[in-house]
Order: sequence, then structure tokens, then C-alpha cells
Amino acid sequence: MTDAVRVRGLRKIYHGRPAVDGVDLDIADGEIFALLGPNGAGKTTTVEILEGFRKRDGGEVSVLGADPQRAPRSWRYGIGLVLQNASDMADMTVAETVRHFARYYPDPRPVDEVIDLVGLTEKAGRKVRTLSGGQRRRVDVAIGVIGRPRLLFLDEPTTGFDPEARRQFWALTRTLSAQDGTTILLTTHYLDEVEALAHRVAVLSGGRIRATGTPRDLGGRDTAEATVSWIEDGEHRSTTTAKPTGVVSELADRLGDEIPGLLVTRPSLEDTYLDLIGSSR
Ligand SMILES: Nc1ncnc2c1ncn2[C@@H]1O[C@H](COP(=O)(O)OP(=O)(O)OP(=O)(O)O)[C@@H](O)[C@H]1O
Repeated sequence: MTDAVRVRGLRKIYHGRPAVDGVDLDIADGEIFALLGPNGAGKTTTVEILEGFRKRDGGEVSVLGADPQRAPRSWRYGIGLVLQNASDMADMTVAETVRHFARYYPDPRPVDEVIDLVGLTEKAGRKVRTLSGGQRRRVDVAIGVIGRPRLLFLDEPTTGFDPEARRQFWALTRTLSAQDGTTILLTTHYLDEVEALAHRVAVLSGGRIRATGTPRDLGGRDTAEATVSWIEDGEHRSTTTAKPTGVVSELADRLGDEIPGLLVTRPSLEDTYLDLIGSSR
């Protein structure tokens, strides 16, 4: 598999202080990759360097096979950006806005097809400023994908969404990934978004990658000790163990096949994330 993004030893310094301090990243073609980190971690700086909007102070960067600082204009056609409120332009309708952006690309998707993809067909004739926040964000996505990008950057895409709008947005992101094989780099503060969408996630804190993995195995949480809890003699009991299956079968021998109140848990993504960023501070 080829890599859509390859970064080695990336550094960016502001006023003598590193904001990005030796970051390595590999994002495979077709992957949904999340960059997760607290405020000031260096996410925006990293992503804007990958997008070609900021210059780095050190390291190597390859995005779709080119160095963003030296890439030809045609390179940009392969990149899609979903920026916050890109669609808050003028007094234009949804269709007019999407058509306007289509003109920047040599081989845009059909405007109607993109409006349908983002679920705005019924609103195509409405002025963008009359739409809800979630609907406007869909217009931002339509603008981001109109040029058939191979790599799409989603910057905190669901901030301010209600739960239903978030789920709809997640479904749209999965469709883009599954239908077109679009590689997606997502920055987010939301752990449930990472679990719902990302094939892999990197935790960035203090300008450094603290861990990379699937959301499931991040920081070794899939192999971390489990807590087994149950009810016995009317009391809640629990134990921490590396071998939960053994504990459960022992309990079943003692208490019968239906162990009252049985629960087996491992550290949540939130536990692991807070540990990772906590220990980096
Ligand atoms: N143009 C700039 N000039 C000086 N310092 C900057 C500049 N841009 C970012 N920084 C600093 O670099 C660090 C990383 O900022 P960055 O915006 O990349 O973080 P982030 O992870 O995107 O944070 P957030 O989640 O708050 O958006 C911060 O300490 C920030 O103050």
C-alpha cells in the first residue's frame, strides 16, 4: 500500500519555542486517520504544513508524493479542505456556492451529485445563510470534495453539532471513504468521533506524537488489565486481572452460569488519552 502522507522529524518553531517537535506520521492511501490532542498541541500547525499553508523549520514531508512547499499547482487539485465556515461567503444558494467552487478544478464532480452526496438536494435552491449550522457544514464538505480530492482534510468537523447532526456527518465521512477511497485526515477533540470513524489515531501533545494505533489498541489498552465486577452475597465486588476469562469461569463455577451483575471492562479511550497527555505534561 502506498502512503498518502509521510512525515519524518517535522519541526516548527515559533519565537524560539517548538510548536511541533519531531513528528513522524504515515497515513496510508484510503485511511481515515485522526490527529487527537489538547489545545495548543500542534495539530493545526502540523496540518497546515501538510496542506502547504505554513513552512516548516525542519524535517521531511511528502503529501500525495510531493513536498507541499515545492509542489506544483496541479498538486493542490488532489487535496480537499473542509475549513470552518468556508461557505459563509455571500448571499448565494447552496447550488450556486458549490458551482462557484467547482470552477477552480479541472475535473470537478457534477454539482448535483455532490449536493446529493452531502444530503442537501432539497435545500439546493436555499440561500446558505438561511441553513442551520449542521447544514452549512455539509456545504463546507461539498466544497471540500467537489474537486475529487484524493486526500481530504477535516478540521474539527463536528464542533457545535447536535448528536443527530454528528451521526449524519459521520455517515457522510464513511461514505466518502468507502465509495471513493478518499484518504481522510481528521483533527478532533472528540474521543467518540475517533472511535466511530478513525482507522488509526495519533495522539499529539506538546508538539510530539505520544502514541499511534487503532482506537481499539491505542496505548496498549486492548491488552491492559481488565476489571471484572459482579454481585455476590448482595455485595458489589471487583478485581483487576490480566486474565479476565479465567476469573469469569471461576465465578461461573461458584455462582452458576448467570453471574449476577457481571461486567468486564478495560480502560476506555478517554482513560488512555488522559494518561498519555497527562504523562507528557
Ligand atoms: N502563528 C503563530 N505564531 C506564534 N505561535 C503560534 C502560531 N500558531 C500557533 N502557535 C503556537 O503553537 C502551539 C501549537 O498551536 P496549534 O494551533 O498548532 O495547536 P492545536 O493543537 O491546533 O490547538 P487547538 O486544539 O487549540 O486548535 C501553541 O502553543 C500556539 O500558541
